[in-house]
Amino acid sequence: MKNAVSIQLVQCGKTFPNGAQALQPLDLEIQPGETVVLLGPSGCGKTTTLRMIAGLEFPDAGGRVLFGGEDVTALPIERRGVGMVFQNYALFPNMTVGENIAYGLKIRKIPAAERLAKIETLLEMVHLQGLGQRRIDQLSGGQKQRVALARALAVEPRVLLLDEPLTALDAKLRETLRADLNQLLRKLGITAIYVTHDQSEAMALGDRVVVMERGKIAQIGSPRDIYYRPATHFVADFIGTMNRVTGTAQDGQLRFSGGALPFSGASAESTATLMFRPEDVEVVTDSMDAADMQGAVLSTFFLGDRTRLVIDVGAEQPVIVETGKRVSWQIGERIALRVPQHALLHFGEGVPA
Ligand SMILES: Nc1ncnc2c1ncn2[C@@H]1O[C@H](COP(=O)(O)OP(=O)(O)OP(=O)(O)O)[C@@H](O)[C@H]1O
Repeated sequence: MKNAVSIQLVQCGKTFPNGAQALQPLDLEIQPGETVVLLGPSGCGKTTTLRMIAGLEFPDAGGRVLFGGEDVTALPIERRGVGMVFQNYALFPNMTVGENIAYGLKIRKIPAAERLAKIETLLEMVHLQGLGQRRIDQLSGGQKQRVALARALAVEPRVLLLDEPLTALDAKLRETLRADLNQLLRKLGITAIYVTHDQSEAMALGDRVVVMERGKIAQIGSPRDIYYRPATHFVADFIGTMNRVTGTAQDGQLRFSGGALPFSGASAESTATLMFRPEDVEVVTDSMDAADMQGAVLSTFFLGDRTRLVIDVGAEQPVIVETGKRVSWQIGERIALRVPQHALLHFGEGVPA
């Protein structure tokens, strides 16, 4: 995209007039053409961050917002060159699809013929060919969101901002639209910021994911970084499923009643916790010597492509295992497990469980 810009937030905090501090001063740098997803639980400050980039909120004194190196901190939304898509569509119900898409062009006094040509191109881009004359109330939720996207792109914004655009749609539609959106963002190469609390959406769409926790950035990284190398307990727990085993750390091992895992965190004897992903646990079927722990099957869930097992290994909480093995296990059956050392995560002592 010819006009893709970088975005920089420098020490951007946000305190609302009622005294609520939604954001602690944060720094964030987004590359031209990059899709960055802001991910986190409700109230962590995602929308406030997006609205600051949009020019719908302004940072506390000292904070700065830069587009392509240009300071836009004091500019209102209409002078920033941003396109926005919201969860609730925010379309004009009394206008047709085409009129909605061309709204911003009309305001900019683009001639009618040019507008019509542009509407056609955009309808095609969002897979709504032939629906230009439809009324908004005659569209499905997914189609409405496609119109909202076309309208946001019509004015060729420098930045595309999306606030939970798929949340109101049902699961199937969400997946189709997510795939289309992904393709479109790559094709356009526009700088995009996408807010969601859905981690699979964040993983699928983001070049990088910014995980937020209570008004702060907990971690910034590629989806793989965030998943495989979470920086904190919070990130590890928020993304995907994580096992935790607490035991006594001693002589390079973490011991608990069902077994022991390799542990390099502490030299003196202490209580510690290791975390690992269900899909990283291997079911040991040959030599028991190769197992790190043993336990009894509490429950099994056949998921088609894999089976989820819940195993009591004598730790505080059961271990969840996901395996592609075509074996069925009985409740109560003994099972031996191994976790490769590279899959074990440890976040230091004294972290609350
Ligand atoms: N206008 C406002 N006045 C006062 N407090 C606000 C205002 N807007 C947001 N907040 C508070 O700021 C914090 C962050 O809100 P924000 O909407 O950015 O979170 P979020 O991560 O987008 O959450 P959600 O997913 O629920 O939208 C919340 O505690 C919220 O209550």
